[in-house]
Amino acid sequence: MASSKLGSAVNNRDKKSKSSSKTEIETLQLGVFRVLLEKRVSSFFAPDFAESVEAWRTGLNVLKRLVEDVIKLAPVMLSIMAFAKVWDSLEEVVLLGLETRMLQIIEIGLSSKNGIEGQALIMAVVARMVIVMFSSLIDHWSRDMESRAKTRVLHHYDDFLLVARFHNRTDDHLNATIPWNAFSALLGLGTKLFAVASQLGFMFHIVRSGNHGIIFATLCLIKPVIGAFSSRNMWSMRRVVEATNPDFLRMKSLKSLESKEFRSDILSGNLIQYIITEFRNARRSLGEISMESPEMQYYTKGTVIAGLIAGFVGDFPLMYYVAISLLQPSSMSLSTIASLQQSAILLRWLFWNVFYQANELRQYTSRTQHLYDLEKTLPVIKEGDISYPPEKHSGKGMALELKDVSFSYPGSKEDKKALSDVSFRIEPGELVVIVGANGSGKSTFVKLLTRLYDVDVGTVFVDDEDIRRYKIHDLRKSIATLTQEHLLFPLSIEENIGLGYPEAMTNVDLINKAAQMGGAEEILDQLNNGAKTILDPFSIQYGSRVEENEGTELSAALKQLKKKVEVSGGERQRLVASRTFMRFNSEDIKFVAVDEPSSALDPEGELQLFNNLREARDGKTMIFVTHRFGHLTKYADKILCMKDGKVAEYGSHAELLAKKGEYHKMYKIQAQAFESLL
Ligand SMILES: Nc1ncnc2c1ncn2[C@@H]1O[C@H](COP(=O)(O)OP(=O)(O)OP(=O)(O)O)[C@@H](O)[C@H]1O
Repeated sequence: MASSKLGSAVNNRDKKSKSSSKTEIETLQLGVFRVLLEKRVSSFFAPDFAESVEAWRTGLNVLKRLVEDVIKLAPVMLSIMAFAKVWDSLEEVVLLGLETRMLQIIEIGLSSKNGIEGQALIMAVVARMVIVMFSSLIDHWSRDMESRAKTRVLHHYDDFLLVARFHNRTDDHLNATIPWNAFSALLGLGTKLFAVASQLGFMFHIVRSGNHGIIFATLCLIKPVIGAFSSRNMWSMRRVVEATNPDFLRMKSLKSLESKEFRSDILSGNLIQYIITEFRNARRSLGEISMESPEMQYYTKGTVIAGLIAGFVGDFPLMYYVAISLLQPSSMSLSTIASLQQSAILLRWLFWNVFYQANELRQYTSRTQHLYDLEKTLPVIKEGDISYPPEKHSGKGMALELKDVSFSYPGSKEDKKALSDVSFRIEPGELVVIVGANGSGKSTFVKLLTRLYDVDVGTVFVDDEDIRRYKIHDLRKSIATLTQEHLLFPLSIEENIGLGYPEAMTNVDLINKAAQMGGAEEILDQLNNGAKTILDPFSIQYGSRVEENEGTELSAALKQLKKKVEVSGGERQRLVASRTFMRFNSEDIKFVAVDEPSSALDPEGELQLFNNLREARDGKTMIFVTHRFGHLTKYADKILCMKDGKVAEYGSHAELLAKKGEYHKMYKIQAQAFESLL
């Protein structure tokens, strides 16, 4: 496969363009990714300052809410966890103090006539051992607490996201671990700052004379500060990322073919070799271009000079106490130098950790803010304020009308209209069959009438009121749909049917009746667990180093685990239809929208389904989208014939046949197929 090597050089600045007086958009090619990065141009003027104060204020408010939420969930466990972390920071200083004490005892002992003070040394060793043991106990205990607290927090935010996602639009990759990570980073930062303070306290304690302590601490700080400011970080920057490398994209597409849904096509088409060869060709063309996340690439590619400077200044503390030892030998003992050496290493590590945790905290706080913002996101479909049905509504059916309606799907080209200037009316209780070629707009009708989308132009009326004025929940309660897009949920069959009318979920008789109407009775009889069977449940099952056919006890257990209950396409449609029949039990239903529910049914099953739907209709308005003429068209009050997003013809079966237009043409094609066989 031909390859165009986009971005063979990592971190290759293409161009810079000013988008406004305050921001600059930089285009970077980082490995296989193209990144548009918004960089703030630093300014001392007030607006920028005000913005950053505002950002801090928002961040602090997010953290305040996070801490309140999290602490409410597990106050005791989190207090224990916090105590353990504080102790963990303190432990290093205490141990260092004891080690310094031991060194001092040995140093004094070696230079005195009385020798080493054995008892004091043993006491220090014992104290050290007690502290180490105490720490491992606390560590063990707090790990358990942390895991339990984390589980509670994850459950809480999983719940939050579930609610938010069903009600609002979001394309952000948010998950429940983000707030937990933000909380951990906050706790981590707090304890690391505490550790820095105690480490500095220790240093001042051992270097009591002059300003050595302050100078020494400052020297320890230089390296991590340079490291923090020279490392480049785009996590907190506004950015647009796109994978642009064609070889990388082809590799990803080919790799996606390994998933379950393509498996039978690939095996039956004998395509394995082709896919593997193409994958290897793409990989070869991609060569050494990095596939690592652009954020990581940006972060890890620091400049050589910054690395050299950081290496050099890292030795400043060492140089300092060597100089002091030479210039003022009396001001430092050997044990002080050894402790300072160790303290310098610890302090540098702690400072580095503080910067790292602060960075983590900033990223996770901003993502937690996005998560909380989901509460404020407006629903895709705007809520109305009128209840449905209105009090004066007496009939069982809904009046539906489209007036001058045009509609394009979001994201499709502006001139590609799914419906274009459509007007027609359905009276309450009518059965309307919609026919037309593929892509003529039949299903789009159903979607507009059930308010899955809103029109761009014109109005949809329900009982002579704009559909957008009704409360969505009320409206949907009054509509039953059956389409071929409906799926089985990974729940029990009983629930799959019962969810048509959740209020009667426990009514076994109604569920059985619905199964019978949907033609699913026999399916239930064949299953070992009957209606309790769960089809394709969520599962985590795997064997490690166990082959399914090796004939051992483990392989038999694995085989048993992997046995799944499966249903055919037609059986799935019968179960889904049963859910709709269950829904008919609700008194509220006034409109039934059926869109090609029988593509996988055998002719007998299809006829039975049509008859049952007509029977269950009982005065409700029904629209029925179908490609098949005959079963229903002869019962239809009206037939709507669609062509290229427009209403081509509208009338009864007899009227449209007499017109000898589009409907007549489609009807003849199907009728001739049967006539030629006779
Ligand atoms: N989700 C979508 N996003 C973008 N375009 C869509 C979407 N769904 C349908 N379309 C387009 O809208 C037009 C009408 O589609 P619609 O599904 O209403 O046709 P249909 O008559 O029901 O077709 P079929 O008989 O194949 O089911 C088509 O051109 C289709 O490609």
